[in-house]
Amino acid sequence: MAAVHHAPNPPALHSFESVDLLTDSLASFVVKAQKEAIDRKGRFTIALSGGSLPKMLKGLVGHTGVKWEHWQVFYADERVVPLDHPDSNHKLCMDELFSKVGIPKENVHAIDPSLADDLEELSDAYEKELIREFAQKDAARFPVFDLILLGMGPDGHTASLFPGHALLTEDDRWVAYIEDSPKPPPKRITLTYPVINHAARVAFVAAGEGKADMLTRVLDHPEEGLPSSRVKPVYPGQLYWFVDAPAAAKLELPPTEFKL
Ligand SMILES: O=C1O[C@H](COP(=O)(O)O)[C@@H](O)[C@H](O)[C@H]1O
Repeated sequence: MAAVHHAPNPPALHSFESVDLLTDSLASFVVKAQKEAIDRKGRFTIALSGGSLPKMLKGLVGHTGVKWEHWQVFYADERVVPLDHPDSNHKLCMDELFSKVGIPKENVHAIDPSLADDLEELSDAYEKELIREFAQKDAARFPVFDLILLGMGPDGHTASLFPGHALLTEDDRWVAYIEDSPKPPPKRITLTYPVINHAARVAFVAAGEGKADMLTRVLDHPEEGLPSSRVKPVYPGQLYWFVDAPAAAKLELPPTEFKL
């Protein structure tokens, strides 16, 4: 019998009047995803971005529903700089979140450039770390994260997937590297689309009027093919957007009420 292919679910757009409402709702959403995952399989796998995202996770600090010991944290992308460099996405997440909560150190899977001689070795090592977490690569063609949290850059990039870059068509590797990022620093490691699009949930977070023009291009005009528009989780995966009112100001797409 021929396999039935479902079209991806349409994105759920949640728009909030203030950044505080956004961060509180985002925290409740993450905790709900965490609870469902732990109830089902005893662990919660999440990938985080850098940039403006880590600050938006402040609602998780002190949240009584978070079971940090069950989290396995990976990075959606990393800038290839020392882990204590101000550009490091891991450092941002440590400063904004992990240094303030009781997560076991070994549950945060950093991409550490000091452990590899070159970018190929670094991305291979991170792919192997994912394989250890998500079982054999051949058994599961792609890992299924419980949740991936993404940001959207001013050029529509997400993770380290930039407009017009050859990595936009990578359909085999789980983890890839680039040496020519248009946004500094130039060397980066990133999860690929097949990994992002196999997650159970992917949520973008975008706040501020500086995101408004790009947000309408990404959500109202997906035919442009900008990197953030290419995030379309495979059915039954679900895509969410958490935005504030200034970011949503120019959108035509109607918002969906946020309900847990
Ligand atoms: O360089 C990066 O940029 C994106 C977007 O950052 P934002 O500050 O505009 O939210 C980020 O999601 C990614 O992790 C980072 O490496």
